[in-house]
Amino acid sequence: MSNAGGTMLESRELTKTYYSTDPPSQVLDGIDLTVGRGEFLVVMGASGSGKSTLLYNVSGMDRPTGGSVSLEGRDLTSLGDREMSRVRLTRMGFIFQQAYFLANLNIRDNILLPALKAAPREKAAASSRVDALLERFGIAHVGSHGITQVSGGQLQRAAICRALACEPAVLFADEPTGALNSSMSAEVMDALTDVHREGTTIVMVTHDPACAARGDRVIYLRDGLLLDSRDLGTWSEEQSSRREDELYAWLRDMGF
Ligand SMILES: Nc1ncnc2c1ncn2[C@@H]1O[C@H](COP(=O)(O)OP(=O)(O)OP(=O)(O)O)[C@@H](O)[C@H]1O
Repeated sequence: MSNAGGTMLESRELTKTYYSTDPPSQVLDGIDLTVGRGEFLVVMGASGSGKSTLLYNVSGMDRPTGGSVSLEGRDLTSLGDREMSRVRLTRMGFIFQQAYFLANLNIRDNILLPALKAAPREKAAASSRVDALLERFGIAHVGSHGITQVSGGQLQRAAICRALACEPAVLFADEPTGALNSSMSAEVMDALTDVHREGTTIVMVTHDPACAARGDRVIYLRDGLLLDSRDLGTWSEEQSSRREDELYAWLRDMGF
């Protein structure tokens, strides 16, 4: 694990049981996870193994049933809802399969909105950060477009910009390429690889081994348990196909 910069995110004995089902279903069964500062961690596993639940529970989107989660050494499980919302807004970025933008705002204003909410008095700084992000991810020319006037890949790159606009410590991505074709998916993974190279910690759930191969490390969940973990080292374009082959072989051993 690339943990030279220390620990960014940690869970201990993390459990999650949904009581809305009869009988209640235990979906996470004691997950111990350490994500290093600057690490790109990928979460894989069969459908229903608990990947999204893990992401939601380590990011404060949902409350664990038991165990602890800490971010940058701060215990998140003891925070109240308002404090937790503030941590999510200022220290975490989120990308999902769908971008969930507001239809009445253009792309740029959608990206700007959370940054203004986080620091209302720093509008000029937020605006120039957003413009730099639009440039960096190649979508400055569609900043004034409506959300239905851009491609799926552009929309996901806009979602990455929005997630980065508050300069988060960690970026959580749940199937960020799940709704994209393979060329748009590669476009989005190039953007995430770039974000990782700049030093942002990423935790990404994916079904797609080609996307997973971009990570530094892949963990594999089965029935709410962390079955195994595989270090991949730093991704490079030249080694991508060998890396994918090795990852496929490991995933087959896991029963994927
Ligand atoms: N709010 C909920 N209430 C009850 N059960 C839930 C809830 N959310 C998820 N589950 C159940 O928990 C289990 C794990 O779901 P989760 O979405 O974490 O799995 P996953 O590995 O991300 O699956 P997929 O790859 O299909 O997205 C599933 O059996 C699911 O039906």
